[in-house]
Amino acid sequence: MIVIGVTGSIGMGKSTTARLFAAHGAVLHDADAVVHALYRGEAVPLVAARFPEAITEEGVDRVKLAAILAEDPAALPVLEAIVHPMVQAVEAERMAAARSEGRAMFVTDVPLLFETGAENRVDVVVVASAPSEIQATRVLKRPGMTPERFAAILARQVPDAEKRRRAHFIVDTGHSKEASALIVADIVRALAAKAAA
Ligand SMILES: CC(C)(COP(=O)(O)OP(=O)(O)OC[C@H]1O[C@@H](n2cnc3c(N)ncnc32)[C@H](O)[C@@H]1O)[C@@H](O)C(=O)NCCC(=O)NCCS
Ligand SMILES: Nc1ncnc2c1ncn2[C@@H]1O[C@H](COP(=O)(O)OP(=O)(O)OP(=O)(O)O)[C@@H](O)[C@H]1O
Repeated sequence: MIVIGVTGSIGMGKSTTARLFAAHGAVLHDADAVVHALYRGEAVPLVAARFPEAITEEGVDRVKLAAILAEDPAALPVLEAIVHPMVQAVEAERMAAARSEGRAMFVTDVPLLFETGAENRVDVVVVASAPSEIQATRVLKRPGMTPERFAAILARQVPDAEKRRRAHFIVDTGHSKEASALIVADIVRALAAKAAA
């Protein structure tokens, strides 16, 4: 089984790109979706122990948590130390299950692939990327996003140019989904040919 890590900076189209691989039969692991689920379940007691103000009846409230982190950036590594090992454990379980089912491709969509060392757990790194103006237009359309928040998020992420340098493959998402789908189809073909060789 080939393990493909898809990453990219905020708004660069990594979820869209990862879904394009899933359309070719890859098992899809979405780290961000796992965080959403953990915040309604398993992670609640651990987050509550450090950030009690971020908890509501539904679990961890992301808006409240984001407000705490905006006030106190030193809290982010504390949160990451709780969340990242849990996300990695889920990824490892799913990867083992996919292997035992004899699946050919596993795609893990990890926003912080380079930042968290996930690069070492994958066979191939795919970076979703688009021109920065397109990225900014996409991100600033989101409810609650401000230029300041966008800049703060970018400052915490490995820059796009470095991501592109460290990628095995780049998927340009700056045109259309159809154009990106053709690039993904080429990557899948190249990986299949390499696996068969
Ligand atoms: C701070 C939180 C509550 C904000 O939630 P919210 O729904 O408002 O934003 P969202 O999660 O969509 O993130 C917005 C952007 O910030 C980026 N981002 C999220 N966490 C981090 C981080 N730890 N470091 C750098 N960038 C991050 C995301 O990749 C995304 O591009 C949430 O991002 C969080 O709990 N982060 C810590 C867990 C984590 O590291 N998740 C990343 C994937 S494993
Ligand atoms: N290949 C593409 N062509 C055109 N638009 C795209 C493409 N990929 C993504 N988009 C658009 O860009 C936006 C962000 O895409 P997506 O959610 O996949 O990005 P992301 O990198 O996973 O985002 P984030 O890290 O911020 O959660 C969406 O509005 C999506 O429709």
